[in-house]
Amino acid sequence: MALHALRDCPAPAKLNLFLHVCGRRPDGYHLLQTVFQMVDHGDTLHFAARDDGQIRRLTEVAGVPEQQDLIVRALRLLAAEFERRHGRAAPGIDVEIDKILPMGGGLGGGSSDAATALMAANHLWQAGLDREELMALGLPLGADIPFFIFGQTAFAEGVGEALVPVAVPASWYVVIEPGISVPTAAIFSSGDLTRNTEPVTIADFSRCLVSQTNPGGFGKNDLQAVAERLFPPVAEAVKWLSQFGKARMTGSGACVFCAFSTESEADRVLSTVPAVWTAWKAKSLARHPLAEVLQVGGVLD
Ligand SMILES: C[C@@](CO)(OP(=O)(O)O)[C@H](O)COP(=O)(O)OP(=O)(O)OC[C@H]1O[C@@H](n2ccc(N)nc2=O)[C@H](O)[C@@H]1O
Ligand SMILES: Nc1ncnc2c1ncn2[C@@H]1O[C@H](COP(=O)(O)OP(=O)(O)O)[C@@H](O)[C@H]1O
Repeated sequence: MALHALRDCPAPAKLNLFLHVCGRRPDGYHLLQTVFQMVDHGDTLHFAARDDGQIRRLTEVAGVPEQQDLIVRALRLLAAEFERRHGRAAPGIDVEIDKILPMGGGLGGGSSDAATALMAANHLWQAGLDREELMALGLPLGADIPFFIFGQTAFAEGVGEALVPVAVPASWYVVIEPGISVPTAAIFSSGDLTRNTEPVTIADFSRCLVSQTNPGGFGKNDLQAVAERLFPPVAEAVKWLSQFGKARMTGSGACVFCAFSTESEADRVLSTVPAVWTAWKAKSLARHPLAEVLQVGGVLD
């Protein structure tokens, strides 16, 4: 029998272990190389099917009107695809969200919420899209959405949509939220941004992991210098966390992270973070945790 509701669906944060800007597409979008790593810290979504075709977000999210929420926009795209395939309107859905990821944090919160919503609704509605089809549906809304649907640690190219699985040792991360929101567009449009980092290979990345224990130690984040200049709290967080290892910004910022090989090391550093910042620790996730909730392993394959 078809499920009516799915509660406690995780929408994990991502870290960009490195992020290189290697060029630009004719439409102005930047060509990237990055490794996406999910961690066990994120938002939680709850879904209940409706029978009137409406897509509703029941939770208020400060600064994000319901109709602009990436969750709602993604579900509208899925509903249209459902109608095209099945010749009838999609059933509709209620969504609640426990939001803990900061916006404009470089943790991919909005994209992760949208990806979880697409996977959950595809399941609840029995829409029948496979993983690649869901990834393609989400891409126009956010370049990080395909990664979350891909669902495993990945080396990414293009704008982040060309994904290959990559093995990264399990690690603990300390993440600092500098308390500001960085608009991605402001970083990519900066005249100071370098856009010509030489392309690397997965082998370059993997070789580096063998020679050092820190998965955040390879390459650099090309967006970081610009973000540090425009948003000084980012620079302060990087400087402070750098006492303990190779600290780096994730995505277009603002959050900053450092990898540790044991939980106790991460705990020790976390306990000394100045109270002005929100900080947390998280463990790497090799697979998207929603697979367990859907109890499938195979629903999207
Ligand atoms: C930088 C990354 C790295 O994972 O993540 P975040 O830090 O935002 O989470 C992503 O590439 C974020 O991609 P996406 O989520 O699509 O970015 P958006 O906020 O929609 O982009 C805002 C604007 O930034 C510019 N932009 C974005 C991505 C890209 N590869 N090149 C660009 O030039 C475009 O002008 C775009 O209109
Ligand atoms: N469900 C959502 N959660 C977070 N942000 C959302 C959501 N829907 C739309 N947004 C918009 O997307 C912007 C980027 O948010 P987010 O993805 O959390 O940050 P980042 O891209 O830095 O990782 C927010 O400032 C907000 O305006």
